[in-house]
This record gives sequence, C-alpha cells and structure tokens, in this order.
Amino acid sequence: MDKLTTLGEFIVERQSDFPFAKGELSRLLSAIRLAAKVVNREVNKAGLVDDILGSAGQENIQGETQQKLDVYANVQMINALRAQHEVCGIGSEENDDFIAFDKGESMWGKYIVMMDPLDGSSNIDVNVSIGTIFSIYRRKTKPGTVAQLEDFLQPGLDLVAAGYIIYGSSTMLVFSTGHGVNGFTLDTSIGVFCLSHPNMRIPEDGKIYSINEGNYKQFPEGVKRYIKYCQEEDEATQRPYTSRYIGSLVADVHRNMIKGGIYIYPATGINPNGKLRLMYENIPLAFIVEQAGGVASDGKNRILEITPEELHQRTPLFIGSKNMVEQAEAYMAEHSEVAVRK
Ligand SMILES: O=P(O)(O)OC[C@H]1O[C@](O)(COP(=O)(O)O)[C@@H](O)[C@@H]1O
Ligand SMILES: [Mg+2]
Ligand SMILES: [Mg+2]
Repeated sequence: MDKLTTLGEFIVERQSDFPFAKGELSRLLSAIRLAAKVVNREVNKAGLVDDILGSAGQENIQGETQQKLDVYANVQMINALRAQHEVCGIGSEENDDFIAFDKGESMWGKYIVMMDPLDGSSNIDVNVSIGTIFSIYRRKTKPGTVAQLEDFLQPGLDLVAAGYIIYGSSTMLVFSTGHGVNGFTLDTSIGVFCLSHPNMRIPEDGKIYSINEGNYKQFPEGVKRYIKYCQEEDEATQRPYTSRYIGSLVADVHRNMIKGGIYIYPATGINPNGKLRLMYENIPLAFIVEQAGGVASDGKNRILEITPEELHQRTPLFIGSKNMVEQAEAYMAEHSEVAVRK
C-alpha cells in the first residue's frame, strides 16, 4: 500500500504555496484539525451522552435556536484558534459580534477566521451528516492592535485559505490555499487525517439538483423554470436529473463536488436575500468549489466578488458544476423581471 500522507506532512510539503511566514498556516490549520477531532468525538457518540443533543435553549443573532452542538463546536474552535496565537479575531455564526483578541500574543496574530462551527444543525439529532465551515484572511489592521470590523468584511477574492469538515460516515477535512483542493479522511484508529482525495475536481456536468422544494411557491421564476428543466424527460441530456437534498449545506456541496451537481438556496418570500450567510457559508464554499473547477454565484454575481457589508449578511447561493450553474443563471437572467412571490 502507498505511504499515507498525513495532513501535517502535506501542509509542510506545501509551505511554498503559502506566500507568508513559514509555519503560520500549519499552526492555524493544526488548530482547526484539533478542534475537528474534538467535535468529531462528540458527534460520534452524540446519542450516548445526553448533554450534547438537543437545543441549548438560546437564540443566535439570526433568530435560530442554538443547538448544544452548535455551542460546543463554537467553543472548541475558538479555544483551539486562540491557543495558536496566529489568529487575532474570529467571526462566527454563533456570536452576534466578531471576537477580537485584545490581550497577549493573539493581538499580534496576522489572521482572522470566519466560521460556521456546526453546519446542518437541523440534522444533529437525527444522525445525518453535519459539518464545520471556515475561511482564513490576513488582517488589514496592524498586528499588535485590536482587530476591527474591516478585518472581517473582506471579499472572498482576498481569502488566504478556506475549507470544511464533514462529520459523516467518515470524517473528512477538505481545504484549499488557492492551489487546488485536497481532501483528508480521519483515520480514527490513529487519530490522524490522511490524504484520501488529492486534487479534487468537480465534474463540469452532473445529474443531481439539490434544493428545498418545500419552498417552491416562493421561488423566483428563473429557479422554477430551472427545476422544470431538471425534471423534463430528455435522453440526450440524461434528464430527468435526480433530486437530492440532505439539508446540511456542507454535505450537499461535498456530494456534488464528487459526483457533479448543483445546489441552490435562492431568495424566497420568507428570506428575500436567501437563508445562507455570505461570510462563513457561501464565500468559503465558493472558494473551494471554484478551486475544484466549479462555479458559485448568487444567481447573477460571482460570490467571491461580492463586497461584504455585514458580518451575518445573507445571499442566495447557486453552487456546483460549471455548466449546471451557468444554465440556472441563464434562467434567472431570462426571468429576472418576475419578482419573488410572497
Ligand atoms: O431547512 P432549509 O430551509 O432547507 O435550510 C437548510 C440549510 O440551512 C442550513 O442548515 C444552515 O446552516 P446552519 O445549520 O449552520 O444554520 C444549511 O446547512 C442547510 O443547507
Ligand atoms: Mg450553516
Ligand atoms: Mg451553523
């Protein structure tokens, strides 16, 4: 059997990919790697321990009831990143405002991390794949000062690295520093992430469409027309496509990364800007999917080119195989005049 490459070895080997000081990326990623293992341990035995399933009994700024695992994963990620002193601030789905480390070594950290500590919260208690999403930027303000909002509201084009962890039948960490995408699977017997999916490429075409059709009535006309296109019978284009919706963004995007496909969370009457958050869901996944040869937009604009205005702002998301997303965008452009029905 070929020698397994561990995540640690891979990062060291790829140091040249990272134009900044030696060791900074590996320390940053090793913090995320450690937090991922700790969260994975809790996820794997979630049913056995009664203090990790269910609601935490409080709401986050999005008005969503936080699950205990949302809070647990948030704390694990924050503690692991703080301990590495490379990060001067964190923006998290579970914290109303950004966290700026204002004491000690961390103030000298050159990076900020945006994160969705636990993605797919509605699937936690039902043993369906969930994940963690993260993105890494260089700070804009001077090291040694307290991080400011401008350090967090950076467009995806300025990303240094991004990735996700998927806690599924196996646990994987998939990331990119802008030089392709690589996936590592956790070998739980030795507690090490090993390279299992080198240089991931998303097929340009796929036969899977992923959208919560329960909101169909509220969809923009362009999306309704695209769904109709996916459902039509046409042998030449192997339609009808298959509908798959896990309800965990990370898991739906990961499946499409491997098999080809499109995931859409459009604007709806209830969520006129869509449901998903630009800074810690759409941008990091758009970075990964584009690095793998796919496309990601809000139905019109490239996600990575959107200028962020708020920490928790939402945008529609059309992401996945190049030809499928471009087709959906064409339908949106053709029917853009028809407003979203309440
Ligand atoms: O239930 P809906 O409206 O289809 O939304 C499902 C989407 O919401 C999310 O759960 C939002 O993410 P969080 O779980 O991190 O809040 C996505 O993972 C998922 O794709
Ligand atoms: Mg999420
Ligand atoms: Mg979340």
